[in-house]
Amino acid sequence: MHDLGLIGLGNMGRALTDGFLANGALTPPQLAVFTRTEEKAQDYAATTGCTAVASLAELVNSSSALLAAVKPYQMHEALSAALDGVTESKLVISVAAGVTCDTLSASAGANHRIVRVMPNTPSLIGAGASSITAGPNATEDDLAFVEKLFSSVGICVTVPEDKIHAVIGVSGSAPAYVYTFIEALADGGVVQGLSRADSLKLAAQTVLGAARMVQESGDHPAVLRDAVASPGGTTIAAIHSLEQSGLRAAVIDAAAAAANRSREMSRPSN
Ligand SMILES: NC(=O)C1=CN([C@@H]2O[C@H](COP(=O)(O)OP(=O)(O)OC[C@H]3O[C@@H](n4cnc5c(N)ncnc54)[C@H](OP(=O)(O)O)[C@@H]3O)[C@@H](O)[C@H]2O)C=CC1
Ligand SMILES: O=C(O)[C@@H]1CCC=N1
Repeated sequence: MHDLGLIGLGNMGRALTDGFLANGALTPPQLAVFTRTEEKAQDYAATTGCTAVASLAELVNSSSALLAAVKPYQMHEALSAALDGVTESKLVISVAAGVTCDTLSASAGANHRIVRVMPNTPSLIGAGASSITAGPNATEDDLAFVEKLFSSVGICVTVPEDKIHAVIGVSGSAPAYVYTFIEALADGGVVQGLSRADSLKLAAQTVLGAARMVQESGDHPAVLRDAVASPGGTTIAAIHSLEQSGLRAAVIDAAAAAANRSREMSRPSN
């Protein structure tokens, strides 16, 4: 019996299972994978040493817990097909945005145990940020298992279900905003005459370094910012420009846009 059966070997599913294997939360024999395109699962199994299975039924029969990482609109079809007629209670972990615990339970069947996780793709390199939410029938052991998996690929917080929208705004979707910021910062260096390669290297390392300063110093970001901004110097000129362009409001609005889209996706008609 495998400890985890992955449904959906896409961007998020693969980032997670790669991370679980690389960080030792699972060994290859503990993991089985099933995805719509069979060759993808076979290639993944050949690379990692895990087991590729050819059907959802085989995955369910050979796994004590399932990690469902298909698109939100594919979730009902995948879970109902996987668990139709399965009487033994299975742990079902979903990472889908906008698919509620009640909807997951209705698709999977009321006897199964539901946990929702909102991860992000840096899990692939052990630098993920995830939230965990207990759904119907989830036990303390289930939550401990999920916490063990996801804390192996980054940090975890536990939130009630109505806070998952906010988590999507702040971390689930947010790597994409940060990539956009890094790209723009590198563009700024290119405008000022740096090579693209040097500028991207400096921009990415600066974002990484600043994030680590926030985490490791425990100081408020404003305190760290003041330590960079000399009176009458270059940094305060740049901060003035960012504030005039509305960077702070733009970022708050971006998190709200993601959270609101998640709320919209969670409504029954979507
Ligand atoms: N991408 C991200 O940053 C994040 C995504 N999420 C959530 O993760 C989920 C997956 O997103 P993402 O990885 O980006 O999407 P992808 O489209 O990259 O991956 C979805 C995968 O599911 C497979 N699939 C679809 N239907 C089925 C089925 N019935 N049975 C088995 N496999 C199936 C696809 O098949 P095939 O193998 O043929 O391509 C594909 O590999 C979403 O619900 C999303 O909300 C959550 C947080 C962050
Ligand atoms: O864009 C999306 O809908 C998914 C959910 C969070 C990140 N990616």
